[in-house]
Amino acid sequence: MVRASVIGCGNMGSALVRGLSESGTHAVTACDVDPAALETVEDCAETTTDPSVAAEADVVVVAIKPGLVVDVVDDLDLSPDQILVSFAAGVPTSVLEPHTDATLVRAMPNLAAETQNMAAAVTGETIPEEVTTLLGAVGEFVEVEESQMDIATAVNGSGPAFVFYLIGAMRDAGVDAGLEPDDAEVLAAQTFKGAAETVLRSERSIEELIDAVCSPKGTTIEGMEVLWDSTADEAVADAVGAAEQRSAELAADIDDD
Ligand SMILES: NC(=O)C1=CN([C@@H]2O[C@H](COP(=O)(O)OP(=O)(O)OC[C@H]3O[C@@H](n4cnc5c(N)ncnc54)[C@H](O)[C@@H]3O)[C@@H](O)[C@H]2O)C=CC1
Ligand SMILES: O=C(O)[C@@H]1CCC=N1
Repeated sequence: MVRASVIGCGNMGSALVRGLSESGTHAVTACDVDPAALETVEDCAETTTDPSVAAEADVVVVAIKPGLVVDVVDDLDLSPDQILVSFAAGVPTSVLEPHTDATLVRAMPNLAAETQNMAAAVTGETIPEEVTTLLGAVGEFVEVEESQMDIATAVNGSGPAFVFYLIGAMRDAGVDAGLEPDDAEVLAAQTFKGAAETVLRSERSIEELIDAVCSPKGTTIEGMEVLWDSTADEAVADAVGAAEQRSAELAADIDDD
C-alpha cells in the first residue's frame, strides 16, 4: 500500500486525512506541530509531531499556510524517489522547486476531501500516478496549466465557502417563509447536492437542465425570471475574482520575501 503523509492537519489537511482513511487506499501518517490538531485525526491515521517521520512516506502532502510552506519543505529534505504535493494557495512551483529534491506537484484541493467529494486542480509537467491515485481516492480532479491555478483556487479551493453562503441564503428564505430551520437546511443542502450530482452525471447543459425544471407557466420560471433580471451572476463572478486576485497577491508576497 502506498504510504502517504499529510503535514499540517488543520482544516484542509485533516479533511484529506479523513477522506483517505475512509477510502482505505493509503497508509496515512498525519503530522502537525499542534497535538490538538492531531487529536482530530487520531482515529484515522498514525499521528506524529515529528516531520522527519512524515518525511519517510512515498507521497508527502503539505497542507501548511502559504507563508510557512517553504521553510517546512526545506526541512523535510526529501529524496528524488519521493513525491511532494503542495496544497498551499498562491505558492508557485518555481518557489518550492529549489527547496526539494522530490518530484513536486502543486494542487488546489478543497474541504470536501473529507466526504470524498473533493474538486481539485492539479498542475505539473507530468502528474505521477501516485498523485492521481491519491486525488482520485477523495474526489475528482482536473489538470490545469500553472497560470490557471489562481482562478482554480478561487473556483474550487475557495468555492465551498461561496456555496455554503448560497445554501445559507436558500435556507434563510425557507425559514423566513415558515420552514423549521433544520428542515430548511436539509432541503437547501440536499438540493445543492442533488443539482451538483445532476450536472456531473448529465449530458445536458446547465441551460437545458434549468429548462427541464421550469414547467410552462409553473413556479420555477417565476423564480428564474427574478434571477435572470438580477445581478446575482455578477456577484458570484466578483467573489470568484476577488479570491483569484488574492491568490495572485499571495504569490507576489512570497516572491518578495
Ligand atoms: N482551508 C481550506 O479550505 C483550503 C486550504 N488550502 C491550503 O491548505 C493549507 C492549509 O490551510 P488550512 O488547513 O486552512 O490551515 P490551518 O491553519 O487550518 O492548518 C494549518 C496546520 O498546519 C499546522 N502547522 C503549522 N506549522 C507546521 C509545521 N511546521 N509542521 C507541521 N504542521 C504545522 C498548524 O498547526 C495547523 O494545524 C494552506 O496553504 C491553504 O492555502 C487549500 C485549499 C482549501
Ligand atoms: O482561503 C484560503 O486562502 C484557502 C485557499 C483556498 C481555500 N482556502
